[in-house]
Amino acid sequence: ATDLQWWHAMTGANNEVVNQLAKEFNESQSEYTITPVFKGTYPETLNAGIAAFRSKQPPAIIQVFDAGSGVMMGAEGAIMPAAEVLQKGGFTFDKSQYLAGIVAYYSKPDGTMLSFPYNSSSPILYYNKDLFAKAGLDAEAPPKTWPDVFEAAKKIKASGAASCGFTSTWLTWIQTENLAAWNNVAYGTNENGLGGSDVKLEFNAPLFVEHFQAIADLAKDGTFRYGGRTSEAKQLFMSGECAILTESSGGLGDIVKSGVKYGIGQLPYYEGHGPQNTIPGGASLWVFGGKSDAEYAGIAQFFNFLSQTKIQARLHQVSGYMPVTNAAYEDTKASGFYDRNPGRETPILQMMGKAPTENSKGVRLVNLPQVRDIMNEEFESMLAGKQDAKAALDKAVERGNAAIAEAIGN
Ligand SMILES: O=P(O)(O)OC[C@H](O)CO
Repeated sequence: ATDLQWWHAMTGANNEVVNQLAKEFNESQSEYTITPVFKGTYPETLNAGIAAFRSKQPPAIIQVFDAGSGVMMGAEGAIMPAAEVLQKGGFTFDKSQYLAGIVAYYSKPDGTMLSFPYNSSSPILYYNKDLFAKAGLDAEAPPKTWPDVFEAAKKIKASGAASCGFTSTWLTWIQTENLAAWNNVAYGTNENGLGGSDVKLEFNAPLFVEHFQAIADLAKDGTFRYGGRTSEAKQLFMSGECAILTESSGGLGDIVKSGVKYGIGQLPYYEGHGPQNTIPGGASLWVFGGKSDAEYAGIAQFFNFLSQTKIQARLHQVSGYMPVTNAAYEDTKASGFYDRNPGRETPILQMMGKAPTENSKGVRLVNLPQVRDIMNEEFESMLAGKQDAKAALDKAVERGNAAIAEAIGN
């Protein structure tokens, strides 16, 4: 059989899903073998893919996070568009079958689908019902706005219910990129990069400063606890140390397994600004160029396997990632899943509830992973008490703008 390596960044429950899907595909036919290979965090996986491409040893399929989409799109010639891969395998890619917001995010302006949507997510709020009850908060009413979250976090800490009220994974993706979209404020010029690569960052506007100063203030006595740059903070919620977590809907599988009595709320917003719509996160599957026809035929078959309604519906229901096809969404609805599992439709409703504005279509930069690193450095220095939110955001914007100008050759 032709061996097809699938490099990915999935851990825990999501890693089990990857292995299970590869196993089922391999058992369903005998011409191709999909071999999943874990390559570390999302940024590490992308770097491994770039290095492998440079040394002419790229895998067949690589999972690239949202932030890496602009990097991959810029690598003309290095990749084979997903729509073309499917065609090579004798399948037609029918855009209308996929959730609109997701297809748009992974397509070129002319509509060519570049990568195959595998795990799309939306950030949501998880809260620990037992700790809410202990703190005298209503365990059936998750906080709705950011000021509500900060108040609840203070009560949790002050009551001794938990040592930490609130934590968040991805300060970049959730607290900046999605904060902008969900509250309908600009992250940068040029539709946050969807209208063109020449972007001036604008995430040092007053709403961002207010938001990050509130977080920095709560961090002083540990009411907010920082976990790390990617998904690390999920652990602080699963261990019961922190009572509120904002995290990807795709974090659900591990949270279910942790046994914490959790509830789900929508992503908090600021009164007078949001809620608008969230932007898809997670990752998609990219195919490298220069492979043989047999390899492309196998990848096409695997993508076709993944598109089946029953697979998509299961992936969504087990992992918390969004169903990427309309049929999987409709089937899940019709099965009564959302009535039995409150909160599980939240990520989809957040993304699809309103038509996007120029502030909320997404964020696309040719070097978004690098800009996120810069932001993380400034946030970490802020959380360590070395600078206030205004200084952190001003510096991140200035350094980020310089990095973008260099990357696009200005
Ligand atoms: O945890 P995920 O897979 O939903 O990804 C979150 C972010 O979109 C990564 O940039």
